[in-house]
Amino acid sequence: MSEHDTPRFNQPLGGNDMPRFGGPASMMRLPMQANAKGLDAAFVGIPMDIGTSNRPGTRLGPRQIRDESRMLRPYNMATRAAPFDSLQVADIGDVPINTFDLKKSVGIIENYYHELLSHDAVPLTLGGDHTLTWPILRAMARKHGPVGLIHIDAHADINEHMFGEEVAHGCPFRRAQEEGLLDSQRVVQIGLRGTGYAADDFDWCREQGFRVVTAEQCWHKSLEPLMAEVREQMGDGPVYISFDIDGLDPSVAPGTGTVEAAGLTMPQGLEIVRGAQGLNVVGGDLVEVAPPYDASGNTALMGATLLYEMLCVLPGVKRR
Ligand SMILES: N=C(N)NCCS(=O)(=O)O
Ligand SMILES: [Mn+2]
Ligand SMILES: [Mn+2]
Repeated sequence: MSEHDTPRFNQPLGGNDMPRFGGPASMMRLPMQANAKGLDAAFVGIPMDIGTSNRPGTRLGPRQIRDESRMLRPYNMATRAAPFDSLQVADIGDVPINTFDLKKSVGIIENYYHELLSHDAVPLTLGGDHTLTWPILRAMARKHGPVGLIHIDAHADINEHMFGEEVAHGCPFRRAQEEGLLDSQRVVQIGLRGTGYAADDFDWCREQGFRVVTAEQCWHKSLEPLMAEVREQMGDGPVYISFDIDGLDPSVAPGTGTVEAAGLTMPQGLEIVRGAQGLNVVGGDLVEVAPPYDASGNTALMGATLLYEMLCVLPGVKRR
């Protein structure tokens, strides 16, 4: 009997054991449990779009990412990562935000992740609009101290205010930096582009010590050399990955609320996440999938794929 016949860890329900279009609608059709007890990694949904500034819909993101994730098989054929031979992983459901109150939702999310992290599980979050990263980073910093950040996005999300409000999906990294949640010499933002509120929007990031890599700097290139530099920059310290699906080009990921032309390719998205292998990754999120504009489901499938790739680079994942 091979070790594959006697799994020690939770396994996704296989596509030859139950048709892919049946079975549980959990992330990768993994077992679900009520909290992160006993887990090495936990998929969590945050069904929220009340922080969005343009077209809404990300409240439906977690469900659609879970649904499209049924296409994912356990073994990574490119990197040979075998996450389900290595870690105990489950889907722990959704954070019960207050959909009528964004500010209260921020507190609900922070408390939820504080409890989650008490189990020493690594959270991989299915968003949800980008507001959610701020309270997650609050919980992360409580546990780990200021974290390094690999942020993929069309937008810097460092707005001081939106409509006079401090809480919005365009503000999470401004708030995180103000609160000392980030190790600002270990922050890289990749894929920024488009039009700004002011000509110097991205300079605020640079003034903080963040490394800004615009989409134009990525066009037509492999991002493997960039990621070698990022690994050097991140060192051994804790690293959080926040992937806004609108960092990808809208031809690949049209199902999102604040679309910007000429973004990253999906191979570049994979190079970025795979390039985090070997780092002390303490959590990640995939945000801004808005199913109403995702007629084929491909945006959600790309999101599910990137979350799977984050799982594959967590510390302790074996390669076969
Ligand atoms: N999609 C995200 N996260 N941000 C958009 C920021 S803004 O364009 O509304 O300023
Ligand atoms: Mn964005
Ligand atoms: Mn964003």
